[in-house]
Amino acid sequence: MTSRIFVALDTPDIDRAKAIANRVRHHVGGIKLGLEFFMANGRHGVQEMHDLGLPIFLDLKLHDIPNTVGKAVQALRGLDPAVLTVHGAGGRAMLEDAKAAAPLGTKVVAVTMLTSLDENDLRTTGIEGSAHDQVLRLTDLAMDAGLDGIVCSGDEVAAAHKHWPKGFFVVPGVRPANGHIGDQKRVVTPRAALDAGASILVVGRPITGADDPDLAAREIGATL
Ligand SMILES: O=C(O)c1cc(=O)[nH]c(=O)n1[C@@H]1O[C@H](COP(=O)(O)O)[C@@H](O)[C@H]1O
Repeated sequence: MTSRIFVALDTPDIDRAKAIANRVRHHVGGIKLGLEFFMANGRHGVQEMHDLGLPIFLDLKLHDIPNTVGKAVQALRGLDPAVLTVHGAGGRAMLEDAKAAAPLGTKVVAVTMLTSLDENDLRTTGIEGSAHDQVLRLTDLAMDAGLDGIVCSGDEVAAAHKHWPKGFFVVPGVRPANGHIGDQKRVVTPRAALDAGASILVVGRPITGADDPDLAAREIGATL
């Protein structure tokens, strides 16, 4: 069975991104390219990574007015990533326009509440209430807007999945037991995230920061 791990290649250095992708390619289901990579290498960089033959998750977390996001998604045409992120907080019209502009084969998923935030952070942005409520609110919005799924932490994925049984659930911020947590706040183990209903897992530094990324990917894969 194909691995459900997408490795986050968070680096501006395309040679390093390719080297890690080639080392871990038999132990991951795809690669995630985010802002750091895209700012440095643009669509040509994404195309070069595409040529490695692994599914691509393009994590741009788009968040702007509907017209701008729709046009930005249109401008990505030709890259046809397997997964593309937008921010759920951009609102229903923005989500609808993003989905309408995306290629049919691209899963457009809404980031609900970043895994680097906790409820105190939420309050400082003017949102009272629990992480659970915020994630479910944005899950409903994404579902109503016709998206394919959401991004949330492993803490909320079971409830979100129950709400939206046919949704596609991306869980980042996962850490092997005793793994270094860094800037993440809502963290679970890869196994717990899958048990709770994650469709795919995003794993960055536990693999890319390891002395032996291939071994790290294999070890995480063995826990799933
Ligand atoms: O959309 C994402 O992938 C994402 C959403 C989120 O809420 N939290 C989150 O960490 N991510 C991404 O997932 C990856 C996590 O990386 P590590 O913390 O190094 O495993 C990074 O590339 C983040 O940009």
